Amino acid sequence: MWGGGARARGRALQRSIARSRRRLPAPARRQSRRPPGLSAAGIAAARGRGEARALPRRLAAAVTAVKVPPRAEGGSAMGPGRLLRPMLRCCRAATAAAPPPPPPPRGAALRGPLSAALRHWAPQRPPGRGEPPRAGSGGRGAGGDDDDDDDDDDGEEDEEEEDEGVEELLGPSPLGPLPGAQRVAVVQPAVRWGPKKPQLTTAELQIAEAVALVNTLPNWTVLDKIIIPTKNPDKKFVFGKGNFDVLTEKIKKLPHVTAVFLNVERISSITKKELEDAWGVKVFDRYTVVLHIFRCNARTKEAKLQIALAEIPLLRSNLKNEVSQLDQQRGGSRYIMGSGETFMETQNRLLKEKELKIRHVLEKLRRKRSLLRTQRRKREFPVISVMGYTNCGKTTLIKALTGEAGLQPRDQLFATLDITAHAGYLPSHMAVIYVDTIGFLSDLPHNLVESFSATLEEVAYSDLIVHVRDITHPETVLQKASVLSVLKNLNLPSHLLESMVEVHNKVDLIERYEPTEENALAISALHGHGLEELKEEIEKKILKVTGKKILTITVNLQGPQLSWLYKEATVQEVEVMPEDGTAMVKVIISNSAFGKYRNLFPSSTFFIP
Ligand SMILES: Nc1nc2c(ncn2[C@@H]2O[C@H](COP(=O)(O)OP(=O)(O)OP(=O)(O)O)[C@@H](O)[C@H]2O)c(=O)[nH]1
Ligand SMILES: [Mg+2]
Repeated sequence: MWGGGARARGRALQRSIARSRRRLPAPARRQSRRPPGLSAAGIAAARGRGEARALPRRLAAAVTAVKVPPRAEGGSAMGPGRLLRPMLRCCRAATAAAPPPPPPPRGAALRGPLSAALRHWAPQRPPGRGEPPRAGSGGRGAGGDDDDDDDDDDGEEDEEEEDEGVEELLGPSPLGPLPGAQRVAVVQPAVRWGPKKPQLTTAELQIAEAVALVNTLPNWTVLDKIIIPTKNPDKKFVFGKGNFDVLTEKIKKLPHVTAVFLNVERISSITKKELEDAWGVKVFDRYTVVLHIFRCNARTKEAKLQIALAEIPLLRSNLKNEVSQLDQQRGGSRYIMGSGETFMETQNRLLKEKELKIRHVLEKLRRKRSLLRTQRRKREFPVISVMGYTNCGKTTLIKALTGEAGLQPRDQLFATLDITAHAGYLPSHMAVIYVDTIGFLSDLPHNLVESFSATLEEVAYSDLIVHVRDITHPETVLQKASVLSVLKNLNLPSHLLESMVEVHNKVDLIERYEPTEENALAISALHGHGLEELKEEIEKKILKVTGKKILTITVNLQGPQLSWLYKEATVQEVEVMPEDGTAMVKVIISNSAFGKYRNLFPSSTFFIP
């Protein structure tokens, strides 16, 4: 509150501030002392909800691509989750199987730079779905970026056309139609000695993960778990003759088993066929099981296309098998009449064409992202990628950091298969974008990871990586090594790897947990422990990597300094000193802008709060 005697002068100063702001172009004016784009009631509601502050319109624009949680609280006042038209569009993919979420209030859709900045993460509409009425279409936000919306409309038409082709590219799973139920025996090769012995895990832990993978699949159940020793699991039949016979006998004694999951990275199609003949049931390796999970969980066009690409090698193997069978029956390598091609050649050509088409569509999506990324860069919202082993708590953490009530963490491997973006605030009220990513898994074949590289590429453009670890997991050290090795292979800029924040999650399950790693932060995303420290650490790093600082500058309200700051920096707070006609202005400012400011206004004082 202002001092009594200075009330009239204070009003004059307020008018002076208003004049400074009016002189500015519209985007600069939006950076007001309260989160712009919000009504006073909105702010009150946001404060009431703690983290779930209402988003400034610019931030809202960047979050447009946020995947809306299936049951977003349409009626809640705050949070990016409920608001976004494009977001609601992608939400439909996620909610296809569930009852539709309540529509957001008219006019609630976020617009402007934040929604635009987030748009390139928007999971695309899955092919074949109709276009439901647009939520929030009646509510063009004041000062909204209408141009962006027009672009979006054009994009939608393009997408519409593309979708038809994409449906064709996806095709049926090379694993065959999803069996209604599979009763699985999980077989784990155990290397107990020699150079192939795993250092950071045991066969028991490996088989536990394999069981978790099977349990992720609907209608698949584990009937039996078998650990069989081997010296070298890379051998053709994985096991030596004696152990192979023992295993075959065991499997044959399990009449209810319909499939064997042999927990090795990959087996060749010939080996698979021979194993299936020997055991009389279907045989899956890690690659096929993970692909199967991906197929079941993928929601967006891009995720589905990436899976279709990863399936091509499987289709090739299947083809080889088919041809060798045909050769035995009626000659699969004979020429097809009039075509000049054998059956094998025709099928291979079709596969090659399919692969090229998928790569072409993925490349188009990649270019679109790149364009949107450039737009986002201009808007300067720092981006934080949240990465880690599958099921470590990435989505839970983002939910806790952003207050997005509708995000749905699940105790399931590969629950998240689409990169999505979510807006949040750091302690200085700096708006940032958190990116939720696909979890990692050890021993995944390189080309499966490669298929997702277009999506993972996004991480390379973030300002900071937060590496989440499930510190309660018995293989947590191995998981860390797997994540770091994949990150290394992604050829990320070295500063991203060096500045990475390591977070030890789920500490609520361990009494008095203390991280042994230097600089690691202990948190419980589920219970909200340690999140303030984490946000402070993120802010410190973000300021460092983006070359920005938070300063409080004293400005003369009669001069142009305040206008200048509104234009060139992010003004966070303005505290007017009516007695002397000045204001304390808290800003986030880049080093170069601050240098300019000091040259222009050398007498201005400042301090770091
Ligand atoms: N006890 C406890 N459980 C947690 C914590 N954080 C996450 N979880 C649980 O861990 C499970 C996985 O959480 P998610 O947030 O879905 O994990 P994720 O890393 O996003 O998983 P994917 O998307 O499948 O890779 C859920 O059951 C969460 O409730 C925590 O701090 N403490
Ligand atoms: Mg997740």
